Amino acid sequence: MNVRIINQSSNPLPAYATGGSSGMDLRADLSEPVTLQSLERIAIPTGIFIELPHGYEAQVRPRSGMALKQGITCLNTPGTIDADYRGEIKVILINLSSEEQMIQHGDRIAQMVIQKIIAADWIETTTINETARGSGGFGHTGKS
Ligand SMILES: O=c1ccn([C@H]2C[C@H](O)[C@@H](COP(=O)(O)OP(=O)(O)OP(=O)(O)O)O2)c(=O)[nH]1
Ligand SMILES: [Mg+2]
Repeated sequence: MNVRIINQSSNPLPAYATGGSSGMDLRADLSEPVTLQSLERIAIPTGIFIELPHGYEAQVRPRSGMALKQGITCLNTPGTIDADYRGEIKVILINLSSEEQMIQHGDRIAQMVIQKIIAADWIETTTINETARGSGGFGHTGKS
């Protein structure tokens, strides 16, 4: 699927690292490095603007390497990029480690997955069908 993109950063376009990759890594577009204190959160610009076709979304997800090595993750994971959003894609990071962490220009800070969206049309009613689970949830299964 072709997707129009503007890249205002000096970074390369997001790209699939391998033929089977689900996501394309997003890189930080920074004029100077950013230091994240423990538990600090920040929106990091990417310099990327996209024009998704109607019926699609982009999800901004954390990278497992960053999570494991630096304790940094996306706070609002998965971040939702709406098909009609025309602003800059930003990545909301939080430092969950106990030490400060540095983000530099060009660092791969998240990955973006494009997905199809199914829009629901509500049929408002007063009853919905019964199931074996019913209203059980939140650890309900396996209890006697
Ligand atoms: O990680 C993210 C999440 C969102 N966005 C942009 C694209 C998205 O289309 C828009 C709105 O995101 P969302 O719906 O999650 O935020 P909201 O708090 O509901 O804001 P709004 O009222 O603008 O929808 O912000 C990002 O750039 N990065
Ligand atoms: Mg919203």
